[in-house]
Amino acid sequence: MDPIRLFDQSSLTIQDCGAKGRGVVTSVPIPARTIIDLSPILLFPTEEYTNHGQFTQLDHYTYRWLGGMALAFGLGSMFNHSKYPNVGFQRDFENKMIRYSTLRDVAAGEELCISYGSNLWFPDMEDEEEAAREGGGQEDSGYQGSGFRLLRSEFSESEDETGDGFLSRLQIDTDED
Ligand SMILES: C[S@@+](CC[C@H](N)C(=O)[O-])C[C@H]1O[C@@H](n2cnc3c(N)ncnc32)[C@H](O)[C@@H]1O
Repeated sequence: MDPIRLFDQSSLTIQDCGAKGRGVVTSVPIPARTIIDLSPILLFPTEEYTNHGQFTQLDHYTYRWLGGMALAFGLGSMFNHSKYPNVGFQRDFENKMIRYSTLRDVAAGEELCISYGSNLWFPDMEDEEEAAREGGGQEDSGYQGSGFRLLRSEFSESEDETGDGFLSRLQIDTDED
């Protein structure tokens, strides 16, 4: 593996984001399509994840990966979910890394969020905030507690940027599901 240069993240902070827990917030504006993090991953083979990992805290932090589930070290585990994400990610299976980059211009003070996909295992605070803004109050979200979460962070073009041939590998993996 060739050496991979990392990034200066001195403008990014980990902050308390209320009910979402900790999150990543930028203290400076970031232009669209800027790489903000490269997170190395630790792969849990499918069997190990199915028999053990899914019953632990890890289940809140893992990404689907070729051959199992991956824990992202560094900021990759700190991005909260938004259905309007300002950060996209690409899995680099060869180098066991995830690359995160901005999907649009981001203003100073904004939280950096990715999309976990549509099968969330927690009540989305964004929905609750939207409901509160509309004055409707919060209704029962129908949250059923924990469940098997292999569907989270699904491979999809909408989550991942295009441009370097990476998607072809994602499609191969999707076909295996
Ligand atoms: C990968 S962790 C993100 C970092 C986490 N906030 C922390 O403090 O460690 C995923 C967890 O963050 C929380 N979370 C992320 N996005 C959220 C959202 N939009 N609404 C509510 N909780 C969220 C959920 O508890 C979820 O299981």
